[in-house]
Amino acid sequence: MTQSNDRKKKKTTRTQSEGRVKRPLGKLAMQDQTIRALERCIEETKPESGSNPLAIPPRKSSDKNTSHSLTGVRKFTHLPLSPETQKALRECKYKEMTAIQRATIPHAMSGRDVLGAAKTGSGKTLSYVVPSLERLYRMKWGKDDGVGAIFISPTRELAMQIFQEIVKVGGNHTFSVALLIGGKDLEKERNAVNAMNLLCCTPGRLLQHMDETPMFDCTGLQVLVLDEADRILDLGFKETLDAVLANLPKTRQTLLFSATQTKKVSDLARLSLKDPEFLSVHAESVNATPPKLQQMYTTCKVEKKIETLWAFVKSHPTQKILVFFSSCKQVKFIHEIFRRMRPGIPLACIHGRMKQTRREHVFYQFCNARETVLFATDVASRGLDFPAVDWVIQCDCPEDVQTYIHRVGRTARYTASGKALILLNEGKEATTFPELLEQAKIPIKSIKMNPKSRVKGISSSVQGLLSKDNDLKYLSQRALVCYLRSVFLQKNKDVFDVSEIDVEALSQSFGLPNAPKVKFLNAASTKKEKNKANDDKNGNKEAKKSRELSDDDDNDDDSEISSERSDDEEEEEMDSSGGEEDDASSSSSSESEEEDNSSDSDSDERMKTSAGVLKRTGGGRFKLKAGGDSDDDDDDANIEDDFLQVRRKDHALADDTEEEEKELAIAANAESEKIRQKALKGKLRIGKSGSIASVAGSEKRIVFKEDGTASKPLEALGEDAKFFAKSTAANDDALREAVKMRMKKVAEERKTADYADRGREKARLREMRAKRKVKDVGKEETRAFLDVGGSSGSDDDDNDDEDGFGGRSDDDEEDEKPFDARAFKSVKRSDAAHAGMGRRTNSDDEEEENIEEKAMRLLNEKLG
Ligand SMILES: Nc1ncnc2c1ncn2[C@@H]1O[C@H](COP(=O)(O)OP(=O)(O)OP(=O)(O)O)[C@@H](O)[C@H]1O
Repeated sequence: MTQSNDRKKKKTTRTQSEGRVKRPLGKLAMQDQTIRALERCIEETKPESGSNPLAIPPRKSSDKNTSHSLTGVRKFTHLPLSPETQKALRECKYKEMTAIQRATIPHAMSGRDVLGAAKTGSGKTLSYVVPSLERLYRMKWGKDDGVGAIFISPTRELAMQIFQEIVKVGGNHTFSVALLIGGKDLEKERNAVNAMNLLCCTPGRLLQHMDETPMFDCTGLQVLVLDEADRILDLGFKETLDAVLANLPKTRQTLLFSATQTKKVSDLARLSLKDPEFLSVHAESVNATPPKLQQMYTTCKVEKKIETLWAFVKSHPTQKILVFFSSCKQVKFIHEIFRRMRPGIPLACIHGRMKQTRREHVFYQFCNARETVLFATDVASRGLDFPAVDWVIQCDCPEDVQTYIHRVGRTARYTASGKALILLNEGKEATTFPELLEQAKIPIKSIKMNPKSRVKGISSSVQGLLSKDNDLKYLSQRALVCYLRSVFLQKNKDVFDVSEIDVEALSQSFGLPNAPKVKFLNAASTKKEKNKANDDKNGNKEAKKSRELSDDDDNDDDSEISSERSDDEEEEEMDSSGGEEDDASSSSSSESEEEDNSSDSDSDERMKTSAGVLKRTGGGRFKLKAGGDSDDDDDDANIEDDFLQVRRKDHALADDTEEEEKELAIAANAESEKIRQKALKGKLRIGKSGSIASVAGSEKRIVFKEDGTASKPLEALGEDAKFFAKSTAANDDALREAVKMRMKKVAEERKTADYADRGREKARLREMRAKRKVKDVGKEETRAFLDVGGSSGSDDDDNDDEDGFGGRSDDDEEDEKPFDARAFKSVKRSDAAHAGMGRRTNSDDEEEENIEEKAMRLLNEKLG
């Protein structure tokens, strides 16, 4: 009280001494004054249009305290920014600006359109967040003014990250900000979206609101930001983005950022840019990738990749590793088998077919993790700022150099260092891709895997896992076909050649006793052989040359489809029942890897090619069809999901409940802790007593039974043990021969079992198809009945019903309608059980398989 009286006194004195009574400025008047000062400063110090602010020498230190400036300053505090933004930047400990920030913020704050390009992890996010917030601040944007800025990103996770950055840097302002991404509650968003000032969104979800949310209005938009602009502007998002742009005012500021920026005039025309400033701060740089990024490649046979990855993961138990694959199915499969083989480090996976809640959970978990392996598709390749990633491993060669740059950019961010390793297939990939990287100024060196660090082949363990679990086996088949398809569809035929792949050997490495018949491979090789035969016959080199050219054209058409989409059609191509037509096995989906909103438009988008559209035909198959529209294909995702969930009672697959996740995380953490302890204490072995003893004790190995009691190493083999034990004593050659015979026998048995499984699967699918037909007929009759009553049926309905899943098309919807989903699943479960597809219950079989596995392991160990 006393203090405030004193203050009042002082104020009065001051105003009296000035000779007139002046009331203290109100909050709004103060804001007006600040805004006027900022505008004056911006106007006076803005850079010349077309100039690069980085080229302007730093201001003299004597100038710094007198006024703010847009150019020649290196610190945020010297920029003409609102007190709210300044405070937040201080709180976030952002002091010095990065090169891209110094280059683009001055132009962006002058109200110009900007195309910013800089290496990954160089701070592009702040380069657009700060100017956008400041523009709205200076315009005194308020609640009733509606949407003032829109930030579009190609993936949900990136939108989440931008949202968080806006909340951090704009937290002291009074703006409202919303995150609009697929998988969230649409109704909630609808109620709130009209009152929002800033929107962080994926293109599909934004368009969905534009189309469906009453009164949603963006006509007052001031700033449009496209992060990863080249990706958003490419074919996959074309129609969605064009539709979004049609709803936005042309008089706006547009900011485009990416590490691999587009310069295409056509793109710029689509965005109606006005004299854009193109600022590529690292264009002159010696390298296109971050300076502290160490890049390596190694070559190996394609069938050795899984075991190479396994060896890598096993030998890096204390690292944070991000592993990229080209398709969701591969991610699921590798995650699942590695998880079951317990490498001693927590494992996680992320891909576009996961439910949003789980995706978010995995994303945040990996952000906070210390040592973990995250298996991912390219959904995690762009923009994501996972802290402290030690390694980025690319198990599949990316489709182009740009994708490579974004993937490796998940490590060595800002000032951190990191390592990246790419596994290239022996053949064209290994010879051509490193050349492409070099041409793109990417410093990469070849390394050989340390032979000592190589663990023994794991394919027998994988086979063992698959033989016990049909779900896993089908997942393996799908993963394999997805991989083959992704190679087949790649545009650059100098790098990717599916005919180089030894499918039989690859299948073995995927744990499959038999290689699945892949139709597109058969067609491709028949065509190749035919051409070769003709060429040999005619000896006409010219004809050969021209055909090669036209082949390339064909390929171009196909390969416009991103490799991620290989998941979508993989089962169309796979004939698990020995080459016969089987539409129920075609559980494909056009889910967009990067953005799969409940709106189907994006999914459809991803199926499009420059020359045509992958069109679902009456039989449920996709065909390349010029100029058509693609139907809703997502329904099939449900087939797959249900298919995988059928036997969840017995065991868990990747998309499981959170409790299971927690259990697994605890188990994996415990395991990794054990390994760490082991690494710390030196080499330890399990002693006779079951306790851990040092190597010096030279104890023999013991084997634990299922119930945890210890047994002698060969005891588990039963009768065979005697033979093996004797052989051991007698001579190693006999033992080796015995192992070979045994392995052959096991392989034969697995093959036979596999054929039987296929037969059962075929029967199940046939039954499903029959049921679907009955349902279709029922629906037709109903529709006919309704038609009579005046309701109009459409051809589209037919297509929807083709799957028999009532048009439900998205995991997200499943989230929203849990009861429908559950009811549906129980039907599937009983179907499968009826068709004899349940987990093999023959305990003898299982016992035998366990013994086989143990035998293999023990004998392999013995023989080294
Ligand atoms: N001026 C700065 N001072 C300190 N840290 C910064 C600054 N600018 C950005 N960062 C930090 O650098 C990291 C990378 O920033 P950001 O994600 O914006 O990079 P990017 O260029 O957008 O990368 P990408 O091309 O992968 O999208 C973030 O963790 C961010 O907090």
